[in-house]
Amino acid sequence: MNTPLPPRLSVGGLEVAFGGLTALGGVSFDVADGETVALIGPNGAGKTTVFNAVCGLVKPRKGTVRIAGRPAPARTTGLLKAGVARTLQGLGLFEHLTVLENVLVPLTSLRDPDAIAKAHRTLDDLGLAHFAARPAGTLPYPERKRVALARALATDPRLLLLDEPAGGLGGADIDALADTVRRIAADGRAVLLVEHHVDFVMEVADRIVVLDFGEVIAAGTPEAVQADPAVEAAYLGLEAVGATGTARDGAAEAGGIA
Ligand SMILES: Nc1ncnc2c1ncn2[C@@H]1O[C@H](COP(=O)(O)OP(=O)(O)OP(=O)(O)O)[C@@H](O)[C@H]1O
Repeated sequence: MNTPLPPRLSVGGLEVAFGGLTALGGVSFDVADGETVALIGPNGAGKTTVFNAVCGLVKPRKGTVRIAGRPAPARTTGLLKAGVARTLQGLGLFEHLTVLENVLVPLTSLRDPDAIAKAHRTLDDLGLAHFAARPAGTLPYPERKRVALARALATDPRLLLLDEPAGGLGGADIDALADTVRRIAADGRAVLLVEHHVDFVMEVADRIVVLDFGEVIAAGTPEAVQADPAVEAAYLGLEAVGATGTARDGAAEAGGIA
C-alpha cells in the first residue's frame, strides 16, 4: 500500500506572541495540492501573522510549518527552491524596472537558465505580454497587481501564497482574478490566500479557515462557514451568538460574511 503524500502546506499548533500579545494561539490547518484555502477573519485576527510565519518572517513561539512534509525554509530563496512563492499586500514591485525585469527577479535569484523564456511565458499566460518593456510603475493598479502575481508564478511554485489578491480591484478585474486563481489550482498548485473580499473568497476557495483573536473558530467549505453562527458573531464583534455587543473596528471593512 502506498503511503499518502504529506500535504503541500501543513501548519501545526502555531503560536506567535508579540511581547505580551498572543497573535496566534495554536493555529493548525493544511493545504493540499490543487486546493485553494482562504484565511479570513476580522481585522487583527492573525491572518498576516500566519502568512509571515509560513514565510519565516516571524518566529513562532511554538508549532510547525511544513512544506510537503519538510520544515519550511526561513529565507526567500530557500522558500522559492522549496516551491513556495508569495505576493505582497503592497505589491513590492520595482517601479522603475520594466515588467519583464520585475518578473525576472526571482528567476535570477534561482539562477534559472531558462529565466527569460519562463518570464515571457508567464507574462503571456497572464495577458501581460504587451506590457513587458514598460516600467512597472507606469501601469494602472490592476495590471501592476497582475505583474506581482506573474512574478510569483514565474518560478512555477507548488504553493502560492496570495496576500489580499482582490484588494483594490473592481468587478471585472475581480472576476478575471477568480478565473486565474481557479486555473492556478487546476494546474495542481496549492493556493493559500488572505482576503477581506468575501464574495471573491466564496468564488474561489475550496475551504475557508476563519481566524478570530488568533484562534481557528471555523473551517470548512464556503457554504458551511457562511452558515456558521460563530463566524457571523466574530464579524459582528459579539462574544457569542445571541449576545449583545458593539461592532468591532474593522467589521465594516471586512464586509461581514454574507
Ligand atoms: N510586528 C508586530 N508587533 C506587535 N504586534 C503585532 C505585530 N504584527 C501583528 N501584531 C498584532 O498581532 C495581531 C494579529 O495581527 P495580524 O496583522 O496578523 O492580523 P490580520 O488578521 O492580518 O489583520 P488585518 O486584517 O487588519 O490585516 C494584531 O493584534 C496585531 O496588532
